[in-house]
Formats: sequence, C-alpha cells, structure tokens
Amino acid sequence: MARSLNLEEDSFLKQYEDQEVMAARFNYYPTCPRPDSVLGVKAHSDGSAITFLLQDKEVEGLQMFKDDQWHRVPIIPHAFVVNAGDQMQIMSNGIFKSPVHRVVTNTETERMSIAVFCIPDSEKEIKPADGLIDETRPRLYKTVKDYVSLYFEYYQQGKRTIEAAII
Ligand SMILES: O=C(O)CCC(=O)C(=O)O
Ligand SMILES: [Fe+2]
Repeated sequence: MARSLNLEEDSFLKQYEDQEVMAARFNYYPTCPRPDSVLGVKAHSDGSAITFLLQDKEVEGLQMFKDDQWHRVPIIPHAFVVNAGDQMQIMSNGIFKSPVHRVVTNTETERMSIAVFCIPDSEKEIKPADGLIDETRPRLYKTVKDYVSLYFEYYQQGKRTIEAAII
C-alpha cells in the first residue's frame, strides 16, 4: 500500500509496529423476524489500520456506504474483503478511505463472518506520512495514540472517531 503511494515500503509499518495487535472477531448473526428495523452491526468504519474479513460463503449481509447509498458486498467464496481502517486513513493523509459499512439481517438464514483487525501498537504515535503532505495536499489529521480506546468510546456514542482526528 505504501509503495502504491510512492513511499518507502515500510513507511506505514514502521509507524505502528512493535507491539501491534491482530485481533479476530467471530460474528454470528441469527435470523431476525424484523430485518427492516434490526441491523446485525450498525454503520461504522473500522478503527484498525487494515481489516481482513472472511464473509459467510453463502449468506450476504455486508453493505458499504458510497455516494450516499448502501451497496451490497457480493460474496466471493474463500476471498477476503480487505478494508482500510481509520488508522490507515490517517497514515495515508486521507488517500485510503476507511469505508462506512454495516451488516443487515434476514429472516431466512443465519450468517457468520470472521474479521481480523490489524491494529497499531497502542504506545506508538500514528500520523500522516511526511511524504504525503505538501502545499497542494496539506496535513489533514492530528497525531493520535491508542486510537482504539477512543474508538470504542465514540462507537458507543454513535459517533465517528476519525472526525476527532481531523485538524
Ligand atoms: O460481518 C461482516 O460482514 C462485517 C463485520 C464488521 O464490519 C466488523 O466486525 O467490524
Ligand atoms: Fe467493520
């Protein structure tokens, strides 16, 4: 990802490695009699740097918000959905966007997924890479630390954490 922005290959990794965390979440969505009013997971962006998601290989449910609309994410069996998280949005100075997504429920079939979150070391400072800041593209985000703790606080209040990091 760094190379695709003409940065040194380790520019993002060196910001966050040492005690970085890979946390897996196993999601189980039972059938729901009222999918019109109940979500499996409310709209959010991930607080990670990167998320690898293995969707259920038969049951859809994940949706991404783009251009003011929700779009279903099709199932590609055995393929991962790779999402940039908020901390990647910060390190890339807004070039890689951390998408808002949600999971809808259905009346017919239960669904499962596994999300693996790659999370920077909570002791490390995360900030936009120097090579991505210039007069035409000013720095967009503050330096953050232990973003995930802040993330859970904001998540519970239904707010987007990335907004707190905007300069
Ligand atoms: O179940 C899914 O497809 C997505 C779950 C998700 O967005 C998450 O665990 O952060
Ligand atoms: Fe997510």
